[in-house]
Amino acid sequence: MAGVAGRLARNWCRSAVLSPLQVFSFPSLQLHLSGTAMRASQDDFENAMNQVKLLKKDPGNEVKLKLYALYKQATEGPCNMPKPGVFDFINKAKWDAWNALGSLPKETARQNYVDLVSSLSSSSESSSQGKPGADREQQEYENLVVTSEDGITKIMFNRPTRKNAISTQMYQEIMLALKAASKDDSTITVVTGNGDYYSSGNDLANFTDIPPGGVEEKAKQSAIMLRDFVDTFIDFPKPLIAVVNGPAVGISVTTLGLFDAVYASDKATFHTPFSHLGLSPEGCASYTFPKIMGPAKATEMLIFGKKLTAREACAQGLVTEVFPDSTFQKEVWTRLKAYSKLPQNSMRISKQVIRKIEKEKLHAVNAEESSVLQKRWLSDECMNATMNFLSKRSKL
Ligand SMILES: CCCCCC/C=C/C(=O)SCCNC(=O)CCNC(=O)[C@H](O)C(C)(C)COP(=O)(O)OP(=O)(O)OC[C@H]1O[C@@H](n2cnc3c(N)ncnc32)[C@H](O)[C@@H]1OP(=O)(O)O
Repeated sequence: MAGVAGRLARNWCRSAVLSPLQVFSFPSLQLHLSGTAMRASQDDFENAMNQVKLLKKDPGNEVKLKLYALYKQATEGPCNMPKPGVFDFINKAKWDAWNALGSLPKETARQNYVDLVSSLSSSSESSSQGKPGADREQQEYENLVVTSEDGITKIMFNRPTRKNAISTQMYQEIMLALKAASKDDSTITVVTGNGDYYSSGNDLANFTDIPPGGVEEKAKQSAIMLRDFVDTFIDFPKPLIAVVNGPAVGISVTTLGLFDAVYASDKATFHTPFSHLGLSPEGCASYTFPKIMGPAKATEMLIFGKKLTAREACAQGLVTEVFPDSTFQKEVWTRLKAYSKLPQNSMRISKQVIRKIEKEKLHAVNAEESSVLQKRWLSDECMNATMNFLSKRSKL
Protein backbone atom coordinates (compact mmCIF):
# COMPACT_ATOMS: atom_id res chain seq x y z
CA MET A 1 0.00 0.00 0.00
CA ALA A 2 2.79 2.40 0.87
CA GLY A 3 4.19 1.84 -2.63
CA VAL A 4 0.86 2.63 -4.27
CA ALA A 5 0.46 5.74 -2.15
CA GLY A 6 3.94 6.86 -3.05
CA ARG A 7 3.34 6.38 -6.77
CA LEU A 8 0.06 8.23 -6.56
CA ALA A 9 1.54 11.05 -4.61
CA ARG A 10 4.26 11.46 -7.21
CA ASN A 11 1.78 11.29 -10.09
CA TRP A 12 -0.68 13.71 -8.63
CA CYS A 13 0.81 16.26 -6.36
CA ARG A 14 4.38 15.73 -5.36
CA SER A 15 4.12 17.27 -1.94
CA ALA A 16 0.62 16.13 -1.00
CA VAL A 17 -0.01 13.86 1.96
CA LEU A 18 -2.78 11.57 0.79
CA SER A 19 -5.64 10.46 3.01
CA PRO A 20 -6.78 6.82 2.79
CA LEU A 21 -9.63 7.85 0.52
CA GLN A 22 -7.31 9.67 -1.82
CA VAL A 23 -5.01 6.67 -1.88
CA PHE A 24 -7.85 4.40 -2.93
CA SER A 25 -9.68 6.70 -5.31
CA PHE A 26 -6.57 7.53 -7.21
CA PRO A 27 -5.42 4.10 -8.26
CA SER A 28 -8.84 3.49 -9.69
CA LEU A 29 -8.55 6.64 -11.68
CA GLN A 30 -5.11 5.69 -12.89
CA LEU A 31 -6.22 2.17 -13.64
CA HIS A 32 -9.10 3.36 -15.70
CA LEU A 33 -7.04 5.71 -17.75
CA SER A 34 -5.93 2.73 -19.73
CA GLY A 35 -9.41 1.18 -19.81
CA THR A 36 -11.80 0.77 -22.73
CA ALA A 37 -12.60 4.09 -24.34
CA MET A 38 -15.80 5.15 -26.09
CA ARG A 39 -16.01 5.30 -29.88
CA ALA A 40 -17.85 8.62 -30.24
CA SER A 41 -15.91 11.64 -28.91
CA GLN A 42 -13.06 9.31 -28.08
CA ASP A 43 -10.54 12.07 -28.63
CA ASP A 44 -12.24 14.43 -26.19
CA PHE A 45 -12.58 11.69 -23.63
CA GLU A 46 -8.97 10.56 -23.97
CA ASN A 47 -7.75 14.15 -23.85
CA ALA A 48 -9.71 14.65 -20.67
CA MET A 49 -8.16 11.53 -19.15
CA ASN A 50 -4.73 12.88 -19.98
CA GLN A 51 -5.60 16.31 -18.59
CA VAL A 52 -6.51 14.71 -15.26
CA LYS A 53 -2.94 13.53 -14.94
CA LEU A 54 -1.66 17.04 -15.56
CA LEU A 55 -3.77 18.89 -12.99
CA LYS A 56 -1.52 20.93 -10.76
CA LYS A 57 -3.80 20.84 -7.76
CA ASP A 58 -5.38 17.86 -6.02
CA PRO A 59 -9.11 18.38 -6.69
CA GLY A 60 -10.15 16.69 -3.43
CA ASN A 61 -11.94 13.45 -2.69
CA GLU A 62 -15.43 14.56 -3.72
CA VAL A 63 -14.27 15.49 -7.19
CA LYS A 64 -12.12 12.41 -7.56
CA LEU A 65 -15.11 10.27 -6.67
CA LYS A 66 -17.15 12.14 -9.26
CA LEU A 67 -14.47 11.54 -11.88
CA TYR A 68 -14.30 7.89 -10.93
CA ALA A 69 -18.07 7.49 -11.13
CA LEU A 70 -18.38 9.29 -14.47
CA TYR A 71 -15.52 7.26 -15.91
CA LYS A 72 -17.13 4.00 -14.84
CA GLN A 73 -20.54 5.09 -16.11
CA ALA A 74 -19.10 6.26 -19.42
CA THR A 75 -17.21 3.05 -20.03
CA GLU A 76 -19.30 0.37 -18.31
CA GLY A 77 -22.76 1.89 -17.89
CA PRO A 78 -24.81 1.74 -14.67
CA CYS A 79 -23.13 0.41 -11.54
CA ASN A 80 -22.85 -3.37 -11.84
CA MET A 81 -20.71 -4.20 -8.81
CA PRO A 82 -21.98 -5.77 -5.60
CA LYS A 83 -22.30 -3.21 -2.82
CA PRO A 84 -19.19 -3.29 -0.58
CA GLY A 85 -19.60 -3.94 3.12
CA VAL A 86 -20.39 -1.03 5.40
CA PHE A 87 -16.88 -1.00 6.89
CA ASP A 88 -15.16 -1.02 3.52
CA PHE A 89 -15.36 2.79 3.54
CA ILE A 90 -13.33 3.54 0.47
CA ASN A 91 -14.86 1.05 -1.92
CA LYS A 92 -18.25 1.92 -0.53
CA ALA A 93 -17.68 5.62 -1.27
CA LYS A 94 -16.70 4.72 -4.83
CA TRP A 95 -19.64 2.39 -5.23
CA ASP A 96 -22.02 5.06 -3.87
CA ALA A 97 -20.69 7.66 -6.27
CA TRP A 98 -21.07 5.35 -9.27
CA ASN A 99 -24.44 4.00 -8.16
CA ALA A 100 -25.74 7.55 -7.65
CA LEU A 101 -25.50 8.09 -11.40
CA GLY A 102 -28.37 5.63 -11.82
CA SER A 103 -29.20 5.06 -15.48
CA LEU A 104 -27.37 8.14 -16.77
CA PRO A 105 -26.59 7.35 -20.43
CA LYS A 106 -22.97 6.52 -21.24
CA GLU A 107 -22.75 9.47 -23.68
CA THR A 108 -23.94 11.92 -21.02
CA ALA A 109 -21.49 10.52 -18.48
CA ARG A 110 -18.67 10.85 -21.01
CA GLN A 111 -19.65 14.45 -21.75
CA ASN A 112 -19.94 15.25 -18.02
CA TYR A 113 -16.51 13.75 -17.45
CA VAL A 114 -15.01 15.91 -20.20
CA ASP A 115 -16.82 19.02 -18.86
CA LEU A 116 -15.72 18.34 -15.29
CA VAL A 117 -12.08 17.91 -16.28
CA SER A 118 -12.22 21.06 -18.35
CA SER A 119 -13.67 23.05 -15.41
CA LEU A 120 -10.95 21.60 -13.17
CA SER A 121 -8.24 22.55 -15.61
CA SER A 122 -9.46 26.13 -15.85
CA SER A 123 -10.14 26.49 -12.11
CA SER A 124 -6.73 25.06 -11.27
CA GLU A 125 -5.19 27.70 -13.55
CA SER A 126 -7.21 30.56 -12.10
CA SER A 127 -6.93 29.42 -8.48
CA SER A 128 -3.19 29.22 -8.72
CA GLN A 129 -3.34 32.96 -9.34
CA GLY A 130 -5.93 33.75 -6.64
CA LYS A 131 -5.46 34.25 -2.92
CA PRO A 132 -6.17 31.11 -0.90
CA GLY A 133 -9.35 31.38 1.15
CA ALA A 134 -10.43 34.57 -0.61
CA ASP A 135 -13.96 35.00 -1.99
CA ARG A 136 -12.85 34.11 -5.50
CA GLU A 137 -14.55 35.66 -8.49
CA GLN A 138 -14.75 32.80 -10.96
CA GLN A 139 -15.29 34.35 -14.34
CA GLU A 140 -15.89 37.75 -15.79
CA TYR A 141 -19.54 38.45 -16.51
CA GLU A 142 -20.91 41.80 -17.54
CA ASN A 143 -24.16 41.57 -15.59
CA LEU A 144 -23.35 39.13 -12.80
CA VAL A 145 -20.88 38.76 -10.00
CA VAL A 146 -20.14 35.09 -9.43
CA THR A 147 -18.05 34.02 -6.46
CA SER A 148 -17.28 30.78 -4.68
CA GLU A 149 -16.43 30.44 -1.03
CA ASP A 150 -17.11 28.01 1.83
CA GLY A 151 -18.71 25.49 -0.54
CA ILE A 152 -21.21 28.06 -1.81
CA THR A 153 -21.30 29.48 -5.32
CA LYS A 154 -23.07 32.83 -5.29
CA ILE A 155 -24.57 34.21 -8.50
CA MET A 156 -25.45 37.86 -7.97
CA PHE A 157 -27.49 39.87 -10.48
CA ASN A 158 -25.48 43.01 -11.04
CA ARG A 159 -27.42 45.71 -12.91
CA PRO A 160 -28.53 47.70 -9.89
CA THR A 161 -29.18 50.90 -11.86
CA ARG A 162 -31.79 49.00 -13.93
CA LYS A 163 -33.16 47.25 -10.83
CA ASN A 164 -31.41 44.09 -12.07
CA ALA A 165 -33.70 43.83 -15.11
CA ILE A 166 -32.65 40.79 -17.13
CA SER A 167 -31.29 41.75 -20.55
CA THR A 168 -30.79 39.24 -23.36
CA GLN A 169 -27.10 39.02 -22.54
CA MET A 170 -27.87 38.57 -18.86
CA TYR A 171 -30.16 35.58 -19.61
CA GLN A 172 -27.20 33.99 -21.40
CA GLU A 173 -24.84 34.80 -18.55
CA ILE A 174 -27.19 33.35 -15.94
CA MET A 175 -27.44 30.13 -17.94
CA LEU A 176 -23.65 29.95 -18.22
CA ALA A 177 -23.14 30.66 -14.54
CA LEU A 178 -25.69 28.03 -13.51
CA LYS A 179 -24.13 25.45 -15.79
CA ALA A 180 -20.69 26.21 -14.37
CA ALA A 181 -22.04 26.06 -10.81
CA SER A 182 -23.69 22.72 -11.49
CA LYS A 183 -20.25 21.29 -12.23
CA ASP A 184 -18.04 23.12 -9.77
CA ASP A 185 -17.08 21.69 -6.38
CA SER A 186 -19.49 23.85 -4.39
CA THR A 187 -22.20 22.16 -2.35
CA ILE A 188 -24.98 24.68 -2.83
CA THR A 189 -25.69 27.53 -5.24
CA VAL A 190 -27.23 30.84 -4.27
CA VAL A 191 -28.89 33.43 -6.50
CA THR A 192 -29.30 36.97 -5.21
CA GLY A 193 -29.40 40.61 -6.34
CA ASN A 194 -27.06 43.56 -5.92
CA GLY A 195 -28.66 46.81 -4.74
CA ASP A 196 -32.20 47.42 -3.57
CA TYR A 197 -33.94 45.01 -5.98
CA TYR A 198 -33.66 41.26 -6.36
CA SER A 199 -34.73 41.76 -9.99
CA SER A 200 -37.36 43.71 -11.91
CA GLY A 201 -37.74 40.76 -14.29
CA ASN A 202 -37.43 40.80 -18.02
CA ASP A 203 -35.74 43.92 -19.38
CA LEU A 204 -38.56 45.43 -21.40
CA ALA A 205 -36.02 46.94 -23.77
CA ASN A 206 -35.23 43.38 -24.94
CA PHE A 207 -38.15 43.69 -27.32
CA THR A 208 -36.76 46.76 -29.05
CA ASP A 209 -33.84 44.88 -30.54
CA ILE A 210 -35.61 43.53 -33.64
CA PRO A 211 -33.54 41.21 -35.90
CA PRO A 212 -33.66 41.34 -39.73
CA GLY A 213 -36.42 38.67 -39.74
CA GLY A 214 -38.76 41.13 -37.99
CA VAL A 215 -40.91 40.86 -34.88
CA GLU A 216 -41.98 37.27 -35.63
CA GLU A 217 -38.34 36.22 -35.70
CA LYS A 218 -37.70 38.15 -32.46
CA ALA A 219 -40.62 36.37 -30.77
CA LYS A 220 -39.33 33.02 -32.00
CA GLN A 221 -35.79 33.65 -30.74
CA SER A 222 -37.09 34.92 -27.40
CA ALA A 223 -39.26 31.81 -26.93
CA ILE A 224 -36.25 29.57 -27.57
CA MET A 225 -34.12 31.54 -25.13
CA LEU A 226 -36.85 31.55 -22.50
CA ARG A 227 -37.29 27.80 -22.79
CA ASP A 228 -33.53 27.17 -22.47
CA PHE A 229 -33.33 29.57 -19.55
CA VAL A 230 -36.07 27.89 -17.56
CA ASP A 231 -34.80 24.40 -18.48
CA THR A 232 -31.51 25.32 -16.81
CA PHE A 233 -33.35 25.86 -13.51
CA ILE A 234 -35.43 22.68 -13.91
CA ASP A 235 -32.28 20.60 -14.46
CA PHE A 236 -30.08 22.23 -11.85
CA PRO A 237 -28.66 19.27 -9.90
CA LYS A 238 -27.69 20.66 -6.50
CA PRO A 239 -29.56 22.69 -3.88
CA LEU A 240 -30.46 26.06 -5.40
CA ILE A 241 -31.28 28.82 -2.94
CA ALA A 242 -32.72 32.27 -3.65
CA VAL A 243 -31.67 35.05 -1.31
CA VAL A 244 -34.31 37.64 -2.18
CA ASN A 245 -32.83 40.90 -0.98
CA GLY A 246 -35.58 43.19 -2.30
CA PRO A 247 -38.55 43.40 -4.67
CA ALA A 248 -38.86 40.72 -7.33
CA VAL A 249 -40.91 41.08 -10.51
CA GLY A 250 -41.99 38.81 -13.38
CA ILE A 251 -39.66 36.00 -14.33
CA SER A 252 -37.54 36.54 -11.23
CA VAL A 253 -40.63 35.57 -9.21
CA THR A 254 -41.94 32.71 -11.32
CA THR A 255 -38.60 30.88 -11.36
CA LEU A 256 -38.62 30.87 -7.53
CA GLY A 257 -41.00 27.91 -7.79
CA LEU A 258 -38.04 25.95 -9.19
CA PHE A 259 -35.67 26.79 -6.31
CA ASP A 260 -35.15 24.47 -3.35
CA ALA A 261 -35.39 27.23 -0.74
CA VAL A 262 -36.28 30.93 -0.88
CA TYR A 263 -35.11 33.27 1.89
CA ALA A 264 -36.48 36.80 1.77
CA SER A 265 -35.84 40.12 3.42
CA ASP A 266 -39.00 41.70 4.82
CA LYS A 267 -38.40 44.45 2.25
CA ALA A 268 -38.95 42.02 -0.62
CA THR A 269 -42.19 41.95 -2.61
CA PHE A 270 -43.34 39.43 -5.20
CA HIS A 271 -45.13 40.73 -8.27
CA THR A 272 -46.16 39.03 -11.52
CA PRO A 273 -48.03 41.69 -13.51
CA PHE A 274 -48.48 39.54 -16.63
CA SER A 275 -51.99 40.70 -17.51
CA HIS A 276 -50.93 44.36 -17.14
CA LEU A 277 -48.27 43.67 -19.74
CA GLY A 278 -50.50 41.64 -22.07
CA LEU A 279 -48.45 38.56 -21.17
CA SER A 280 -49.02 35.12 -19.66
CA PRO A 281 -47.05 33.19 -17.01
CA GLU A 282 -43.64 31.59 -17.58
CA GLY A 283 -40.98 29.92 -15.45
CA CYS A 284 -43.38 26.95 -14.96
CA ALA A 285 -45.45 29.13 -12.60
CA SER A 286 -48.68 28.04 -14.34
CA TYR A 287 -47.94 24.64 -12.79
CA THR A 288 -45.81 25.33 -9.70
CA PHE A 289 -47.79 28.24 -8.24
CA PRO A 290 -51.19 26.48 -8.09
CA LYS A 291 -49.36 23.50 -6.57
CA ILE A 292 -47.54 25.64 -4.01
CA MET A 293 -50.34 28.02 -2.97
CA GLY A 294 -53.54 26.52 -4.40
CA PRO A 295 -55.28 27.68 -7.60
CA ALA A 296 -57.20 30.60 -6.05
CA LYS A 297 -54.12 32.34 -4.62
CA ALA A 298 -52.14 31.56 -7.78
CA THR A 299 -54.88 33.23 -9.83
CA GLU A 300 -54.60 36.41 -7.78
CA MET A 301 -50.90 36.58 -8.52
CA LEU A 302 -50.65 35.25 -12.06
CA ILE A 303 -53.85 36.62 -13.59
CA PHE A 304 -54.77 39.66 -11.49
CA GLY A 305 -51.16 40.70 -10.77
CA LYS A 306 -51.59 40.98 -6.98
CA LYS A 307 -48.30 41.98 -5.39
CA LEU A 308 -47.43 39.96 -2.26
CA THR A 309 -45.35 41.11 0.67
CA ALA A 310 -42.61 38.76 1.82
CA ARG A 311 -44.73 37.61 4.75
CA GLU A 312 -47.71 36.93 2.47
CA ALA A 313 -45.48 35.00 0.05
CA CYS A 314 -44.18 32.98 3.01
CA ALA A 315 -47.71 32.24 4.20
CA GLN A 316 -48.52 31.01 0.66
CA GLY A 317 -45.49 28.70 0.66
CA LEU A 318 -43.53 30.49 -2.08
CA VAL A 319 -40.98 31.77 0.45
CA THR A 320 -39.27 29.51 2.96
CA GLU A 321 -38.55 32.12 5.63
CA VAL A 322 -38.59 35.91 6.04
CA PHE A 323 -35.93 37.85 7.96
CA PRO A 324 -35.85 41.49 9.14
CA ASP A 325 -33.89 43.45 6.56
CA SER A 326 -31.47 44.71 9.22
CA THR A 327 -30.20 41.19 9.98
CA PHE A 328 -31.10 39.50 6.70
CA GLN A 329 -27.65 39.04 5.18
CA LYS A 330 -26.00 37.97 8.42
CA GLU A 331 -28.66 35.45 9.40
CA VAL A 332 -29.08 33.95 5.95
CA TRP A 333 -25.37 33.53 5.23
CA THR A 334 -24.70 31.99 8.63
CA ARG A 335 -27.38 29.45 7.90
CA LEU A 336 -26.21 28.79 4.35
CA LYS A 337 -22.63 28.24 5.51
CA ALA A 338 -23.87 25.60 7.93
CA TYR A 339 -25.94 23.91 5.21
CA SER A 340 -23.00 23.94 2.81
CA LYS A 341 -21.09 21.65 5.15
CA LEU A 342 -23.65 18.86 4.86
CA PRO A 343 -22.57 15.89 2.72
CA GLN A 344 -22.64 16.98 -0.90
CA ASN A 345 -23.70 13.71 -2.51
CA SER A 346 -26.46 13.15 -0.04
CA MET A 347 -27.95 16.58 -0.75
CA ARG A 348 -27.74 16.10 -4.51
CA ILE A 349 -29.35 12.70 -4.33
CA SER A 350 -32.11 13.94 -2.04
CA LYS A 351 -32.84 16.74 -4.49
CA GLN A 352 -32.89 14.24 -7.34
CA VAL A 353 -35.35 12.05 -5.45
CA ILE A 354 -37.58 14.99 -4.53
CA ARG A 355 -37.64 16.48 -8.04
CA LYS A 356 -37.41 13.45 -10.31
CA ILE A 357 -41.11 12.73 -10.52
CA GLU A 358 -41.85 16.32 -11.65
CA LYS A 359 -39.06 16.86 -14.15
CA GLU A 360 -40.77 15.63 -17.27
CA LYS A 361 -43.91 17.56 -16.41
CA LEU A 362 -41.94 20.76 -15.79
CA HIS A 363 -40.19 20.51 -19.15
CA ALA A 364 -43.55 20.06 -20.87
CA VAL A 365 -45.05 23.03 -19.00
CA ASN A 366 -42.04 25.15 -19.90
CA ALA A 367 -42.37 24.28 -23.59
CA GLU A 368 -46.07 25.14 -23.55
CA GLU A 369 -45.65 28.44 -21.67
CA SER A 370 -42.84 29.52 -24.04
CA SER A 371 -44.92 28.73 -27.09
CA VAL A 372 -47.95 30.64 -25.72
CA LEU A 373 -45.73 33.64 -24.94
CA GLN A 374 -44.27 33.60 -28.44
CA LYS A 375 -47.79 34.50 -29.67
CA ARG A 376 -48.49 36.92 -26.80
CA TRP A 377 -45.42 39.01 -27.63
CA LEU A 378 -46.94 39.72 -31.04
CA SER A 379 -50.28 40.86 -29.58
CA ASP A 380 -51.37 44.51 -29.51
CA GLU A 381 -51.91 44.23 -25.74
CA CYS A 382 -48.30 43.31 -25.15
CA MET A 383 -46.79 45.69 -27.68
CA ASN A 384 -48.78 48.65 -26.28
CA ALA A 385 -47.85 47.83 -22.67
CA THR A 386 -44.16 47.55 -23.57
CA MET A 387 -44.21 50.80 -25.54
CA ASN A 388 -46.01 52.57 -22.68
CA PHE A 389 -43.31 51.52 -20.23
CA LEU A 390 -40.46 52.40 -22.54
CA SER A 391 -41.92 55.80 -23.36
CA LYS A 392 -42.25 56.34 -19.57
CA ARG A 393 -46.02 56.70 -19.72
CA SER A 394 -46.61 53.83 -17.31
CA LYS A 395 -44.99 52.01 -14.46
CA LEU A 396 -46.17 48.99 -12.51
C1 LIG B 1 -37.15 37.77 -23.71
C2 LIG B 1 -37.13 36.45 -23.13
C3 LIG B 1 -37.83 36.12 -21.87
C4 LIG B 1 -39.02 36.88 -21.46
C5 LIG B 1 -39.67 36.25 -20.31
C6 LIG B 1 -40.94 36.91 -19.89
C7 LIG B 1 -40.72 37.69 -18.69
C8 LIG B 1 -41.66 38.48 -18.19
C9 LIG B 1 -41.43 39.39 -17.07
O1 LIG B 1 -40.45 39.40 -16.37
S1 LIG B 1 -42.67 40.52 -16.88
C10 LIG B 1 -42.04 41.74 -15.79
C11 LIG B 1 -41.28 42.80 -16.53
N1 LIG B 1 -40.88 43.84 -15.62
C12 LIG B 1 -41.54 44.97 -15.46
O2 LIG B 1 -42.58 45.19 -16.08
C13 LIG B 1 -40.96 45.98 -14.52
C14 LIG B 1 -40.84 47.33 -15.17
N2 LIG B 1 -40.25 48.28 -14.22
C15 LIG B 1 -40.98 49.05 -13.39
O3 LIG B 1 -42.19 49.01 -13.37
C16 LIG B 1 -40.22 49.94 -12.46
O4 LIG B 1 -38.98 50.24 -13.06
C17 LIG B 1 -39.99 49.31 -11.06
C18 LIG B 1 -41.33 49.21 -10.34
C19 LIG B 1 -39.37 47.93 -11.18
C20 LIG B 1 -39.04 50.19 -10.25
O5 LIG B 1 -39.55 51.51 -10.18
P1 LIG B 1 -38.63 52.68 -9.53
O6 LIG B 1 -38.20 52.27 -8.19
O7 LIG B 1 -39.41 53.94 -9.66
O8 LIG B 1 -37.32 52.70 -10.43
P2 LIG B 1 -37.17 53.17 -11.95
O9 LIG B 1 -38.40 52.83 -12.70
O10 LIG B 1 -36.74 54.59 -11.98
O11 LIG B 1 -36.00 52.19 -12.45
C21 LIG B 1 -34.66 52.59 -12.60
C22 LIG B 1 -34.25 52.41 -14.06
O12 LIG B 1 -34.34 51.03 -14.38
C23 LIG B 1 -35.19 50.82 -15.51
N3 LIG B 1 -35.88 49.54 -15.37
C24 LIG B 1 -36.35 49.00 -14.24
N4 LIG B 1 -36.92 47.83 -14.51
C25 LIG B 1 -36.83 47.62 -15.82
C26 LIG B 1 -37.25 46.58 -16.69
N5 LIG B 1 -37.86 45.48 -16.24
N6 LIG B 1 -36.98 46.70 -18.01
C27 LIG B 1 -36.33 47.78 -18.48
N7 LIG B 1 -35.91 48.81 -17.71
C28 LIG B 1 -36.15 48.73 -16.39
C29 LIG B 1 -36.15 51.99 -15.43
O13 LIG B 1 -36.73 52.22 -16.69
C30 LIG B 1 -35.26 53.11 -14.99
O14 LIG B 1 -34.53 53.54 -16.12
P3 LIG B 1 -34.18 55.10 -16.36
O15 LIG B 1 -33.27 55.45 -15.24
O16 LIG B 1 -35.49 55.81 -16.29
O17 LIG B 1 -33.55 55.12 -17.70
